[in-house]
Amino acid sequence: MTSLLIDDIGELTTNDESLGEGIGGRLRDAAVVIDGSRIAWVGSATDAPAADERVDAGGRALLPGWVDSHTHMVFAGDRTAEFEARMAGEAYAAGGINVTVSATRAASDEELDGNLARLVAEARRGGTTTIETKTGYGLTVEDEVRSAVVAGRRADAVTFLGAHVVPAGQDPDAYLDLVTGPMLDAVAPHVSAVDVFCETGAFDEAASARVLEAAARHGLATRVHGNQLGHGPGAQLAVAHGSLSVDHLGFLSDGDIAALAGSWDEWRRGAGVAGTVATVLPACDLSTRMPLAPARRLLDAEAVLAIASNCNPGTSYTSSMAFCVATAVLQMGLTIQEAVRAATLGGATALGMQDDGWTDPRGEAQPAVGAIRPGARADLQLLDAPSVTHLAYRPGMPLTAAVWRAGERVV
Ligand SMILES: N=CN[C@@H](CCC(=O)O)C(=O)O
Ligand SMILES: [Zn+2]
Repeated sequence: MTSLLIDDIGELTTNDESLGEGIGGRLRDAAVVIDGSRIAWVGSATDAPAADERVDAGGRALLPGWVDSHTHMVFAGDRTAEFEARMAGEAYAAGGINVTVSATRAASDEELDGNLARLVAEARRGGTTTIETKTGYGLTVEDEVRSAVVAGRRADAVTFLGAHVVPAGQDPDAYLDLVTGPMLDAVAPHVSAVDVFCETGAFDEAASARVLEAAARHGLATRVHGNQLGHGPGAQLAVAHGSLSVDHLGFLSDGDIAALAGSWDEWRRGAGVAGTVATVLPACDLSTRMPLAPARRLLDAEAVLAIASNCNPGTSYTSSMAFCVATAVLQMGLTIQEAVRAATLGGATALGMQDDGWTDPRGEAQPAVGAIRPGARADLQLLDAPSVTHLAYRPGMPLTAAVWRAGERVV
């Protein structure tokens, strides 16, 4: 195994308060040693051990690679016309999903894989090293299985979203029986979690609960798309079912926020499992002209926050986590350190990958992602800037200078 020393790091964000200061566990004038696919050493540049190879960071900022915990990258087709209509004043509605469903069903596996490869490459160039992606544009047993298989070749985590919408022309009860029965049976071996779009125009509370219960019977983790288009039961349903995350959250009551924050009470006392991560999707809020999720209120209530891109052709056709972070700072009231943490360690927590030893779908123990500390997967991004502050101070600028994933230089 080859070791690599990255030194002369002007600002290192570790996300580990035992290694550095403040929310990001920041160190100045730091160095990192990678051994194979993992971080081997973190500390002051003056104390750094020797390694086989060396990269001089030139005083720039190094931080964990982005952990994008919510995308829908397995699809075909394009929804430019729908976007144009929205920018001319039309409201977003869940029904647009069926346009992508038709295009996805008509595409070959090779086309789906080629599109996914292009999107993953874009995300890597923007500093993303961990990607979750969902099925949900197939909505037949065959098309959901092939979506999951295509996703599993390139994504770090695959989620089954058969409960995205009821496909055009199908009976809602019969479709729910299919999703929670034969479709889930067929897709389960290829995914680590199940998601449901709990929203007017998609699945109501009772139907969503059935999806989450079916997932639990298969031993799969759950997520919920909730509170996107209006107030609704999604956030509290996710908490009640012990979901890993509930995502969107543009419309939250005080009770919803208290439930999300309260889901972490036992975990904070050192007992019980992790709670439900509140995942906000700033690019989607902007692209649908919906209210920005109340990320500030969530953090003030001590909820655990993630920021994700929600890259998909309908509501958020970007994988730029830097754009999401800048928006969270400039428009949602987060500090830069809070936003960077939510887009790295927060995403890792939403995927259950924040601690060493999480098990992948093959049952193999894996190193943590979302932090730069000894033992973690060596997922790093070097910015062409002296500080992460530049992500919001210079919004829209391509600041990603280099990216390592599992110790391998990928950008
Ligand atoms: N809200 C549900 N699903 C996607 C949108 C998918 C689409 O419109 O194609 C989302 O997360 O925004
Ligand atoms: Zn989504």
